[in-house]
Amino acid sequence: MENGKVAVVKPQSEARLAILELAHIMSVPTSLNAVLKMKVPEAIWQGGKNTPLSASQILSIVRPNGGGDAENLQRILRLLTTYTIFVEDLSSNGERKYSLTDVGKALVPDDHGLTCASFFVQHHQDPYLRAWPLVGDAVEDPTVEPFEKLHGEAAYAYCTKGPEEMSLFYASMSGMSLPYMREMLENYDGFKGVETLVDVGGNSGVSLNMIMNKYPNILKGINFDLPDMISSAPQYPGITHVGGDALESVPAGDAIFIKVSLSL
Ligand SMILES: C[S@@+](CC[C@H](N)C(=O)[O-])C[C@H]1O[C@@H](n2cnc3c(N)ncnc32)[C@H](O)[C@@H]1O
Repeated sequence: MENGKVAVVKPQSEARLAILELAHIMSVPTSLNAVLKMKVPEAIWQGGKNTPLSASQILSIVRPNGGGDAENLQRILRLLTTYTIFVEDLSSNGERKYSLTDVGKALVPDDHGLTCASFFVQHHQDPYLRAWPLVGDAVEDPTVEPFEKLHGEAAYAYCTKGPEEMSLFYASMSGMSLPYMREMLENYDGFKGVETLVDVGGNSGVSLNMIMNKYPNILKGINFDLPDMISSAPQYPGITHVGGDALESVPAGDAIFIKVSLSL
């Protein structure tokens, strides 16, 4: 004990195990990305039920024309079971079947078509993954973000590169944000009396639209985001999309709303 602090020393074997896990940790998000791209959670959730399925049953759903290696898929599912995405049932004949945990269910589109899967897939597109090995460069030179250093453009610019990237980013934001927005609107009533509301970094405008649907006193919504980001934004009643850079200035309103998710 030194200066009132207790030093907790892990047994060395535990420490080595922790390092082993860290050395292979990349296998977890990359495996999850693979099953999301194959739409495995949807296959298990078919018909609105969490039906335990074997790897070969899953393959027959996600690849109706055949093909694919069930044994390797099972390896991936077992790995993700240890990270609470799937639950494994082992039957007496040795067959392993997989269903979804609550985390796994959050990766299936809900009744509104919203899913957290898009957020995960969007963050694991190749250009982002390839920027991570440069994370240490940000210590050497903090003036250029690793993504920009590698690709010559900012990460947000990549999101708006083409229609596919754009719609994946919109889906990523709404899939993650709208469930939080619903809860926020159930518990927060600070929009009463507001007539003009500005959402800074509002993305597609979907959150602002949700607020305005609940508060008809908001007559004018301004969805403010980077010009390319709003270029394909859908039209919502009462909402004007305004392009600009929040680091320079933001439009005026009775209230300003800003919501972001934290990341590195
Ligand atoms: C993490 S997203 C959050 C989107 C939305 N507020 C939500 O919670 O779903 C951040 C948003 O801020 C926008 N943004 C980033 N830098 C900005 C800037 N300098 N000026 C305006 N918008 C910006 C991005 O284009 C993106 O739509």
